[in-house]
Amino acid sequence: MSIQVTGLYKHFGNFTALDNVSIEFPTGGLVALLGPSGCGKTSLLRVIAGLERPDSGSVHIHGKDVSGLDIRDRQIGFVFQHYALFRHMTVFENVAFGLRAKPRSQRPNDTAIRAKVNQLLALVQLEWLADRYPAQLSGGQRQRVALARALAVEPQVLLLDEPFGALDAKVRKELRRWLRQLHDELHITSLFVTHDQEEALEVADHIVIMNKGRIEQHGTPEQIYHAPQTEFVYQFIGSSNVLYHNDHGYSFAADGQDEALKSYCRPYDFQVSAEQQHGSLPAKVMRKLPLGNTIRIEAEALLPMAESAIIDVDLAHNDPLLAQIHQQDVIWLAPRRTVQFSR
Ligand SMILES: Nc1ncnc2c1ncn2[C@@H]1O[C@H](COP(=O)(O)OP(=O)(O)OP(=O)(O)O)[C@@H](O)[C@H]1O
Repeated sequence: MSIQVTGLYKHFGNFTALDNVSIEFPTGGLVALLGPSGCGKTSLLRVIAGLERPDSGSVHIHGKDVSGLDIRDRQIGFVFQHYALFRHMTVFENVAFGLRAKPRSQRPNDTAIRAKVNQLLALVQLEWLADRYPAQLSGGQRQRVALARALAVEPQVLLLDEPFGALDAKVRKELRRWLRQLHDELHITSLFVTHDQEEALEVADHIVIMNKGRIEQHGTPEQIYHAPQTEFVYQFIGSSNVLYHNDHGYSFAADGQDEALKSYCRPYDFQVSAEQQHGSLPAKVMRKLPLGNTIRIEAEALLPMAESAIIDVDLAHNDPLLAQIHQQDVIWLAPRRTVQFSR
């Protein structure tokens, strides 16, 4: 195992940012640390990097205990959300920086540095911008330079903290795909922090879900999406609706019945009909939202219910039912698949 953290605790005053975190990250994997704001993702990354000292616990990289080592001695490459490129240096010089900063005994000569930087710029497809300054680049180009710079010193591990966070949606998508391809070529063990589920599912081959300083679940994107082990993971990873289940079937409200079991249903797991069906629940169509291939219907749950609740229902864009249902119409929803979590 390439990175192993054991029993990590980190407090900031009374606040527990890391609460007994232990995990092994696979060699050569591209792992997403995913979770809501403040759950401890960045703290974990910083402890692995050596930018932050844990209160207790250890970090091993390739089997070696690096807990006492300085960041410079951990052979880690970094990319942050806000481009930390040197503004007064060209793209070429930015990428060369880590090589030129090495101690004299390890520093490659000028010819070797030039060859290495050109090779990295080719890898990130930016050779043609070698002489530009950061201010003359787009956001996406700057992040690619930052990545080339991080790779220049041949790190054992690459850590990326919301690397595409500051970019617009289209560029983010392009860079995600590109990061995935690059990783498939280089296989450097990489961890990236994101709070964007879609980004994690699309890019990573392993996802770690964090909540309140703890690891809730980790696994492949398929395991996380299709077999969430906790209520938190289920709710965090996609849209869901709350239903209650008792001997008579499903309802949108608990109706004060203690024995009614809280259940969740994904928006695409309803059988939708314009007429009442056995076991179906009524809801009034409020809005239809075009989400590409899917049309999301926001519907207000009707009786029996205690308070107003909006139910999300997804239909394929070419579902013939869509032509029949309009705003304020009543539709009937029968849950096809629900999930319950023990408490
Ligand atoms: N240097 C610090 N001093 C005090 N509190 C801190 C410090 N660094 C982090 N924290 C707190 O620790 C908690 C975890 O922070 P962390 O940055 O690890 O979260 P995160 O999951 O990366 O969140 P985000 O997605 O918002 O960046 C937060 O509540 C934060 O306010």
